[in-house]
Amino acid sequence: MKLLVDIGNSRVKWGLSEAGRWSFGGAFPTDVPYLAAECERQMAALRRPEAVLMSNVGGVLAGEIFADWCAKHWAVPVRSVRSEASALGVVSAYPDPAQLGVDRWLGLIGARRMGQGACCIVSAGTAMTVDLLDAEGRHRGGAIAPGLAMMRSALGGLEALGGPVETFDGFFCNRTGAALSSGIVHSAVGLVRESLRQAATLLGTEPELLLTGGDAETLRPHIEASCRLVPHLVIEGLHAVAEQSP
Ligand SMILES: Nc1ncnc2c1ncn2[C@@H]1O[C@H](COP(=O)(O)OP(=O)(O)O)[C@@H](O)[C@H]1O
Ligand SMILES: CC(C)(COP(=O)(O)O)[C@@H](O)C(=O)NCCC(=O)O
Ligand SMILES: [K+]
Repeated sequence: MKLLVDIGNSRVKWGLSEAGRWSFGGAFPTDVPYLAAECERQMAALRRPEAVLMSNVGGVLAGEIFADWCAKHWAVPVRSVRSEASALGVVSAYPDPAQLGVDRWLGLIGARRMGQGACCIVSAGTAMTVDLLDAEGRHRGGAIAPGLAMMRSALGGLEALGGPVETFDGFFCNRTGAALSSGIVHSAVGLVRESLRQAATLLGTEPELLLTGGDAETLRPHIEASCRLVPHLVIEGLHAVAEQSP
C-alpha cells in the first residue's frame, strides 16, 4: 500500500493506493501547529506504507513536518513529487517546468489518465487554477485567480463588507450578504466560462470541463457547461505516479 498526500494552502487531503485502485482517506486543515497531531489522529492506525508520495504546494514547513512525522512513525521516506517537463503522456507548457505548481502538474496527469480528449481543468481551492490539456496530452498553459474564500476575506477587510455572506437567489441582489456571495461565485463562474471560450478558440473544439477542489461542489450548480466533477484530481495524479514507480 502507498500513501498519497496532497498538501494545499488550505487543506491536506490523503488517500491510499493499492492493487491498481486508490481510496480517499481524509482531509484536515493545513495548519502547521496542528499538522503532526492531525497526522497522528488520521494516519497512526494505518499499516506501514511501502511508499509515501506527496504533492506539496502548502509551504516547505508543512512538507517538512509531514515528512518528519512519517519518518518517526513508520521510518518511511516521503517522495516529494516534482513538476516535470513531461511524464505519463503529459508535456508541460512551462519552459521552466519546476515553476508549475505540482498540484496543477499532477492534476494534468490525473486528467490524462482519466480521459481521452482535450480537457480544461478548473481547481477551486485556496487559489482557483485553470489548465488546458489538448487531446495529445500537451499542456497549453493556464491561469491563476483568487479562490472563493480568498475573495471573501479580501472584501471582508472593508468595514461595510465584514458581515456574514448569505446565499443569493439571483444575480442581482438587494442585501449586502447576498451581493457578496453573488459577486464572488459569479467571478469564479465567469473565469470558467471564459476559460472554455478561449479553449474552444485555441483548440477549435470545446474541451471537456473537469472541476476539482474543495469549492467545486459550490460552483457546479452555477456552471451551465457540462462538467465532470473529480473531487480529488491531484490524488488521481499521485496514484498514476505511484503506479508507475516501483
Ligand atoms: N470540510 C472542509 N473543510 C474546509 N474547507 C472546505 C471543506 N470542504 C470544502 N471546503 C472548501 O475547500 C476550500 C479549499 O479547497 P482545497 O481544494 O482543499 O484547497 P487547497 O488545495 O488549496 O488546500 C476551502 O476554501 C473551503 O471553501
Ligand atoms: C497556485 C497554487 C498556489 C494553487 O495552490 P492551492 O490553491 O491548491 O493551494 C499552486 O498551484 C502553486 O503554488 N503554483 C505555482 C505557480 C504556478 O503554478 O505557476
Ligand atoms: K490544491
